[in-house]
Amino acid sequence: MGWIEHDYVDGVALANALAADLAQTVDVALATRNGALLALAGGRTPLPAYRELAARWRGHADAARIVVMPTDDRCVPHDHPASNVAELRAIFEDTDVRVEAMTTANGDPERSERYARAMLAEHPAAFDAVVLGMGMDAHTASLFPNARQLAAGLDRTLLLDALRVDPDPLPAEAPFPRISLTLARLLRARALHLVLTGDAKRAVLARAQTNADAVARPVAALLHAPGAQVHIHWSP
Ligand SMILES: O=C1O[C@H](COP(=O)(O)O)[C@@H](O)[C@H](O)[C@H]1O
Repeated sequence: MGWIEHDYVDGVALANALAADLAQTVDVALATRNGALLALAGGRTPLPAYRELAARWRGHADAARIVVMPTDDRCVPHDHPASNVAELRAIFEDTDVRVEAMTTANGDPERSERYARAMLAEHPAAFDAVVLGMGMDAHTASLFPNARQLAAGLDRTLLLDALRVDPDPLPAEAPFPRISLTLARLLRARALHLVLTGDAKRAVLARAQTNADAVARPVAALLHAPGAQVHIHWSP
């Protein structure tokens, strides 16, 4: 099976466990390599874990060797409330962690796509860890079902690290074009975590676990990728 399930009694337990796991991953990376590279999902679900990490790394001299970036972002200016990189920068602002953006400061989609690819070329190493979320439509990162760019985002032969995605329809809560890491880049990771809460998302995930159709449910592409092992963290 391409996944290991971790169930928690509540969101606090989930955040504690995920933060501890990521902290250990980073400690190993700092001890054995030049630095640590993490891709972190936007959305609400994983934020408490990120806050725990930020508290751990505040005042930590080695934090300057940690690079964090969003798995995907909305093409909005960086001072917009829907900006994933703005959220990450706010969380890590009192640390020396470097937070890279997937978008330009004004959020222009075309420029952001070029910017993300250039930024990723500066960070060619495998991610030490990738944390992903999932929407009710089974999108993960910003690989949305129905998006005209989905096939390219899932095509591991294209050697693309990131691309613009136009969700169709645009989700009501964040109606913007996106920049997303591709499946190929997401899978180039030492550890993959998928974080979700609630019974409704669990039911969506269960369908992706039993049916590998990634066009209908993009998260299935991760779960069924040959050789991949996804840590699924769930709480009610
Ligand atoms: O739009 C997005 O949504 C998903 C899920 O977010 P959540 O608030 O339901 O946890 C997220 O993983 C993705 O990074 C984000 O851009």
